[in-house]
Amino acid sequence: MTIYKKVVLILTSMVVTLLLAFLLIQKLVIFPTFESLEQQYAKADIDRVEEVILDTIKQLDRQLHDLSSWDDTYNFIEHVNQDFIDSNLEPDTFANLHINLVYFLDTEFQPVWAQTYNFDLDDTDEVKISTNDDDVRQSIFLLKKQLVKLNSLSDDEPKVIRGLFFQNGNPISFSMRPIFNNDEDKMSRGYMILGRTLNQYMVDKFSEQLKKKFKIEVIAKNPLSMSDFSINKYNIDVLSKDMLTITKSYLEDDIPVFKISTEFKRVITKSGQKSLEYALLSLLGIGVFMILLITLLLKNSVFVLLTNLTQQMQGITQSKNYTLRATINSEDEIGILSSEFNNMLTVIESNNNELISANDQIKQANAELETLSLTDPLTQIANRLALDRKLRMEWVALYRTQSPLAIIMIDIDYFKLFNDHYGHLEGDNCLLNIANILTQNTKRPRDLVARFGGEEFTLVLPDTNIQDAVQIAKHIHNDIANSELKHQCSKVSEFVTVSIGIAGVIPSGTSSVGELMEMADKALYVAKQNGRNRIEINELLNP
Ligand SMILES: Nc1nc2c(ncn2[C@@H]2O[C@H](COP(=O)(O)OP(=O)(O)OP(=O)(O)O)[C@@H](O)[C@H]2O)c(=O)[nH]1
Repeated sequence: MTIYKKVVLILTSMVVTLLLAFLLIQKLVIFPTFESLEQQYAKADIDRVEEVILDTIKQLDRQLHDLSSWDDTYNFIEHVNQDFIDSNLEPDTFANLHINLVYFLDTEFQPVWAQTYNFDLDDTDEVKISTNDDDVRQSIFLLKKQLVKLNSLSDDEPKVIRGLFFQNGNPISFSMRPIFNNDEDKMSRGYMILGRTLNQYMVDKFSEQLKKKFKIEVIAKNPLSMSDFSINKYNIDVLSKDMLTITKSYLEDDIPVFKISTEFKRVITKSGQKSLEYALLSLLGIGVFMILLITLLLKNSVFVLLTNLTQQMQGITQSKNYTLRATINSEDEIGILSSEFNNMLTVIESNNNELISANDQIKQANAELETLSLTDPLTQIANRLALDRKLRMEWVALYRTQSPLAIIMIDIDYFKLFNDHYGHLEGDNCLLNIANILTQNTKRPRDLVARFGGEEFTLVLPDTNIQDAVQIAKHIHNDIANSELKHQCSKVSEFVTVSIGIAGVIPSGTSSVGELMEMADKALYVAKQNGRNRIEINELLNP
């Protein structure tokens, strides 16, 4: 995988990890915070509803407080005079004040005067008065517990009990106070109770006031009354992404008696979620933009330089031209790498030059050795090894073209006597003179003069027939005679003479170099036998 792909992969992994981390933080931290905030607001909402209900109870109590502390009320409970009723308890008064229940009780909690006004009263209804004894008795039964509580309050405590009781499925707010004579001994002569039904009309009125719809529901099967609302609990039901229900239940003896509930729009979570979605999309966009930007910047500042350097390195490796150098386009690590590569090339070039020079020297030495191994050190003409090689080579070539090959064997006559008489050094000199005469008589580039051994020489004459070879031999004979090299001890002349044997052949599959040499040697032997200083031809091999 290329570095470019690796960088893209790493950056993409980073962005994905970042997005996943963001999602995780959103789920584990941000959303729970939104939910907790939302619940706090929902609780505050339901508490406002509770406050309105408590306010209506307090308002009811203020009206009761006025009535119960009047002397007229005290007189009324003592004498039950109709005048008091007529002048103070007009039905319209209660209708205007939205009071649905007025009870006067004696100290035994027995009704002295009791009246209810239609519980479902609203502004348009006509006031309906009921003095149904059963309703009154049931109310007093339901409120008995509170009456006992009121009766047992100490002198330090405010003489009032307020709360809710539940009759015919309706929650009714109430307030009860003892009836005192202000002038005398503060002894109670009875009790006065005011009640206000929290029917749908009232709930709608409060909802309008709060700008919030809510419901009051009775939970317990046969609930009596409640004056303490401090024991309660909240319950939140998430209805959907947009809405939740908050309920506040009021308990007595651990049993839920009634509850207030309202719906709450999940604006915080919803708008928070939307913001987070925008943030996530922005993050994604920024991430993709950063990947593109970084890879683009890296591509121009790093990858292109690396690719160029790699191509230059490949070119140098393939061409083996170590004089070339990489171009340095930057001063960063890639520039340093290029520079170090060039330094390495300088070392390689120097080593290579040394190797080439050493190789040339070795080749030269080998060539010299080759020449030495094929040259006779005394006469500087070809030696026996060179002769053998030449013969094998020409044999193959002439076999292919079916051309004649002739050889001339030359042997100095009575050379032992020459050495004995003139000394070895003069002998060497004589050999050198003969070699020079032979060389002068071999004019074609393919001809070869070789020292066969001792005082014996051989001429290889490719593409030459016997007649031509004889002509050359005759020239040699004449040149040696004309050179008049003194040989006092020779038995055939006063000068150095040679015996010559000639053989020739067109190379074929049935003949060989060895046979040709043997035939020339035989011709030479015949020349020696026939008196020396002569030329003999081996006619059997005459091509
Ligand atoms: N000076 C000198 N003499 C050599 C060299 N190589 C061989 N000889 C001598 O050549 C002589 C050859 O003698 P032989 O083989 O008896 O032949 P020859 O005396 O020439 O007699 P024929 O060949 O029969 O005429 C020997 O005395 C060798 O020592 C050399 O390199 N230098």
